[in-house]
Amino acid sequence: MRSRLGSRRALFPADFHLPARSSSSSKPPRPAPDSVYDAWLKSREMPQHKGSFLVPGAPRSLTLDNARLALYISQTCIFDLFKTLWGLHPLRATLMVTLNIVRSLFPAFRGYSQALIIDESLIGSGAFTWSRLLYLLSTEILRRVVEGFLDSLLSTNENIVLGSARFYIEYKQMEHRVRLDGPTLADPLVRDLLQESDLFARSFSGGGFGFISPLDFINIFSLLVEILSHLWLILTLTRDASCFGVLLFSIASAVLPFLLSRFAPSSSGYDDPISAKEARAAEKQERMRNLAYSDAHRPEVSLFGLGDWILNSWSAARKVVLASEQPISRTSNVHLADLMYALQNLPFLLILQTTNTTLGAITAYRTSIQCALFAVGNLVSTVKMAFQGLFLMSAFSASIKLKPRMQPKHEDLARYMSRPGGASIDVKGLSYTYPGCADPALRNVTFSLQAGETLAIVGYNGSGKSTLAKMLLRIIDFDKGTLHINGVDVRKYSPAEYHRHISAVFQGFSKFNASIKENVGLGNVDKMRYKPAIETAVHLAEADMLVESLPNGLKTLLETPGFESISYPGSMSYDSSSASQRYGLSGGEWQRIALARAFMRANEPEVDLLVFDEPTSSLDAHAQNQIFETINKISKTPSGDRRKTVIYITHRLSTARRADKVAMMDNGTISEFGTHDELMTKNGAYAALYRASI
Ligand SMILES: Nc1ncnc2c1ncn2[C@@H]1O[C@H](COP(=O)(O)OP(=O)(O)OP(=O)(O)O)[C@@H](O)[C@H]1O
Repeated sequence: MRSRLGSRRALFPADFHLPARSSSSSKPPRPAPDSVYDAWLKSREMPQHKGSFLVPGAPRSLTLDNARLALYISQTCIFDLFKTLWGLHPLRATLMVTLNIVRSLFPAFRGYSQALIIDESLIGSGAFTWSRLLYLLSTEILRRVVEGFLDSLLSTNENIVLGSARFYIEYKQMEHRVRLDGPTLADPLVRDLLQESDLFARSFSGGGFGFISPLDFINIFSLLVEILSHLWLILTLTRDASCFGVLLFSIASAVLPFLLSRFAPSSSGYDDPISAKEARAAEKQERMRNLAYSDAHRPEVSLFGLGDWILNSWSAARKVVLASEQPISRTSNVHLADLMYALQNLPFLLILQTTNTTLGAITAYRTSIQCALFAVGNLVSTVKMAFQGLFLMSAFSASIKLKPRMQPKHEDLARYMSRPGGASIDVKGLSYTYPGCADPALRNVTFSLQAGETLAIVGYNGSGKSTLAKMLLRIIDFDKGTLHINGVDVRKYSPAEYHRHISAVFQGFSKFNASIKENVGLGNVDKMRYKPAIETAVHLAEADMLVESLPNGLKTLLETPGFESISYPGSMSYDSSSASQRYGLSGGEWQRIALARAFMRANEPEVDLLVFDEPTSSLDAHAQNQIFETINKISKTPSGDRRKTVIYITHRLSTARRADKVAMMDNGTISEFGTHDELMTKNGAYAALYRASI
C-alpha cells in the first residue's frame, strides 16, 4: 500500500498531495482537500462503502461534503481556467459577458417599455387612434428586429469565443495524452481521472453529456440578473395594480407565445450536409484521436516520437471540422411567436375599454411572470449541471498536471551520448511484475552487451522475452535492479530523447488505419513525405513486390482489424470512391510493412540500438534470410565496422546462431548466456531446444 501511494505521488508536481486513505470507519467529517486532485478523488468516494469509488462520469450527490469540495474546486481552478480562456479572445470574451448580461435585462425592459407605451400613449393620454396604434406596433416590431439582429451578432461572437475555448481545452487534453507513458496510463486512478477529464473536454461540444462548460457559468449570473429584473418589475406594477385576477389572466395569456415558440421550426445549420473535405477532416480527426488515446498504439507512438505529428494532424483536421460546425446565423430573429406577442395587444385593448385595469399592467405581468418562471427553471438546471461540471473540471485541471512516470526529474536528467559502435548495455538484477499480477514476469535478469554486439533472446513462451525487450526500449519500467545504457542509468534519460536512438519492431506491432506510405513513414516522421526514403525502407523490408501489386502503390489504404471508424453525415459518398477503398494484408505482408517502418529509422546515424521482437515469425525461409542479411548490413558500416547494437527475439533457433551472444530465458530469468557454441557445449536447456528445432 505504501509503495503504491508513493508511486502515485510521483505522478504529480510537488504541490500535489495524494490523500492518505484510512480504513477506519468512524472518521468524522472529511478533512479539507489539499489539491484539486485530492478534491476530485474525495468527491468520488462512496460514503457508504469506504475504499470504493464512483464510476467515472457518475453524478456526485448533493451533500455538504461535496458542496465544500465544489467550493474548493471553484476557488482553486475556475479563476485560472477563466483567465486562460479569456486570454484567447480578451475583447470578444469581454463583449460576450457584457452583452449576455445586458441581454438578460432585455425581457424586463421590454415589458416595462410596453407598459409605458400602452398606458401613457394610448390610455393615459386618452388620444387613441388607429394610426397611432399602427405606429406603435411598427415601432415595437422594429425594436424586435433590431434586438434580433443584435442577438445574431452576439451568437456569432459567442460561437467564435466558445470555438476557441473548445479547441484549447481539447488541444490541452490531447497534448497531455500523447505524452503520457505506459506505466502512468496503467494506473487505474489515472485512467478514471482521464475519463472524467475527457467528459469535461467534450462538454464544450455543446451538450450530449449533460454537463456544462465553465463559460456557461456566465449563464448563471445572467439568469440571476434576469430574474431580479423581472421581480423588480412585478413589484413595481403590483403597487398600482392590485387586481389579482389580472395577474392570473396575465399568466394564462403568456402561454400562447411560449407554445408558438416551442413549435417554431429550428433554424440551426447543423443538419446541412458536409463537404467531402469536411468528411475527410472529420475522419482524420477521429483517426488522430484514436492514435492518441489507444493503448495498443502507445509503444510506437512513444518510440517514434509521434506526439507532435499527431497533434499537428489533429489540429489541422479539427479546425476544418469546427469551422463546418458553426451554425448558420439567422438573418432575422423575428419569429411568428414574436409577432403574435405584439399583436396580442389588440384583444387586450378591447377588454380594457370595459374595465379600469391598465393594458400596460396586464402585458407587463404576462411577460415578466412567464420569463421569470422560465428563468428560474433554467437557473435550477444550470446550477445542478454546474455542480457536476465542477468535478469534471477538477479532473481536467488535475490531469493536465500529470507527469509521465518515466520522465526523470529535471535535476537527474542526463543527455544521451552516442558511442562509436552502438549502444552498450549493462543489466543487473532486473525484476518486474505487471500491475495487478501476483508473479513477476522478470526476475533477477543480469547480462551485458558490448557496443555493436548482436544478441539473440530465445526461450519458451511466456518466459519474459518481450517484457525484457520492452524494458530495454523504455516502454515499461522495472521494479528492481539497474539498467545502464552507454554507462548511464537509463532512468536518467528522458524517454523521448532515448527513443530517438532506437528503432524496433514489436511483437504486436501497430497496424495503422492509413496508407502504406503512412504506415512506413511513421517510423521517421521527418522523412514521411520524402518518397525515396520510404521506397528504400520498403525495399529493405523486401516489400517492393507487395507494394507494386497493390492498386494505388504506396498510396493504397490498408484495412486494419479493430479500428472503429466513426461515420459522419455526408461521409458515405466520400468513402465509396475507389481511391479510398481499403485493402487487407496477410500476416507476413503486415510484418514486412512493420519492418519497413523500423528500417525507416534504423538507417539514421543517431540510431544505436535495434530491437526486433520476432521480426520474421510470419515470413517464409527465404524472406527470413534476406531480412537478417539486411539487419546485418544496417548494423555495420560499408567497411564492415560495427555501428549499431542489435537484439532480436526469435523462436527460430537457426537464426539465433547468427548472433554474437544468445540469452536463453526460462521462467522470467536468463538461465543461460553465451555464444551459440558455448551454450551447445554446455548441453543445457538451449542445446535441447536447439536440437528439438532442427
Ligand atoms: N500486459 C501484461 N499484463 C500482465 N501480464 C503480462 C502482460 N504481458 C505479459 N504478461 C505476462 O508476463 C509473462 C512474460 O510475458 P512475455 O510476453 O514477456 O513472454 P514471451 O517470452 O515474450 O512470450 P512469447 O514467446 O509467447 O512471445 C507472461 O507470463 C505473460 O502472461
